[in-house]
Amino acid sequence: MLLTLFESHTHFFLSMFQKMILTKIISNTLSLHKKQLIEWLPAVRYFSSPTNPLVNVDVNDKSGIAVVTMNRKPVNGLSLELFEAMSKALDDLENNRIRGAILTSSCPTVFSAGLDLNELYQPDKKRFKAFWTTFQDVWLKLYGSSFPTAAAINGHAPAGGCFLAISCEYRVMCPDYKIGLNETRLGIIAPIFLRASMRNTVSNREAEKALTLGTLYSTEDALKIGLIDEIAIYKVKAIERCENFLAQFNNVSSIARSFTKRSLRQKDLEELENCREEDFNIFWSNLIEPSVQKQIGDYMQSLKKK
Ligand SMILES: CCCCCCCC/C=C\CC(=O)SCCNC(=O)CCNC(=O)[C@H](O)C(C)(C)COP(=O)(O)OP(=O)(O)OC[C@H]1O[C@@H](n2cnc3c(N)ncnc32)[C@H](O)[C@@H]1OP(=O)(O)O
Repeated sequence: MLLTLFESHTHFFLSMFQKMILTKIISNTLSLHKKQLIEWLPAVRYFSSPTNPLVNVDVNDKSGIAVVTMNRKPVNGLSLELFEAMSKALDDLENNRIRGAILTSSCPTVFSAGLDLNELYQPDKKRFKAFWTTFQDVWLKLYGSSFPTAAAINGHAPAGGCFLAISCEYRVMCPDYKIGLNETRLGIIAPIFLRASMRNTVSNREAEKALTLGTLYSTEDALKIGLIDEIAIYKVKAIERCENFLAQFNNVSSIARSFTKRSLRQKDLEELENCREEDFNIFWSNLIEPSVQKQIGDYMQSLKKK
């Protein structure tokens, strides 16, 4: 009741004074920090993001929904620069209080091929640290966003590509592609945050099977285990279905929704926040093992020979 009343007023005008009083009342009621609460205030303005060649953000002024398109040809390999652009785009979306975001790709048959293998092969420690830290940032911002998120998976989504999709709240995928967390097949151990997103999407049993076997699922099989929510015949339809999902929140209090999402994901977010350095150290020491480097090098060659 309090929240509904609060939101209906904020759609017209919210003065700083009102904000202060309401923040006080609601933060006391919900035991929230003021900063957290202000982050959850409903959308009052929309923006158009400055163009970044790697990530395009297109906000629909009417619906307040942003379409975030990864644009790193040929396969949206997740490099340091792409993660930096995504991290910046997520900050912009958060600061401008959009009503929802849809993540998709400009590559015609690939959503994302996962981490750019060039970042993992013969890595420079300083760059890899920046890469890994920005990867963690992107997950924390996407998985923990105050706005609702959906992925329009318009192509293959192996490994890190699947990880981005499962960090969103809803997934619509086009037919005849593959999706999954195939890290173990590359000799890589899935990090904490990747496991958390998977367990939050499919049952614990399916998450264990999927992660240990490193299975890549067809679109149809992904639907069967709940890894995706819907199939759409092509990208435009996938975006439409995501918009429909996000539109359902128009009738839900955005503060109550954000708070509920945050409380459901809080434990996973804190798990990473509390051990970021350790998470990096574990992956770095694993990554530079000669056997792991050889496996990654051979795998890159096999992709080139295709
Ligand atoms: C030990 C600690 C390590 C820490 C890591 C743990 C973190 C765990 C999280 C994620 C891990 C990862 O994401 S690792 C990346 C895994 N990715 C894959 O296994 C996918 C590999 N790619 C493919 O299967 C296919 O490319 C595709 C199905 C996505 C698309 O197929 P398509 O036929 O359309 O395209 P090509 O295969 O011809 O590729 C075109 C071009 O791109 C190069 N390529 C492909 N994938 C990557 C990649 N991930 N990184 C860099 N480059 C990639 C491919 O070699 C081709 O290059 P050329 O044009 O030069 O031949």
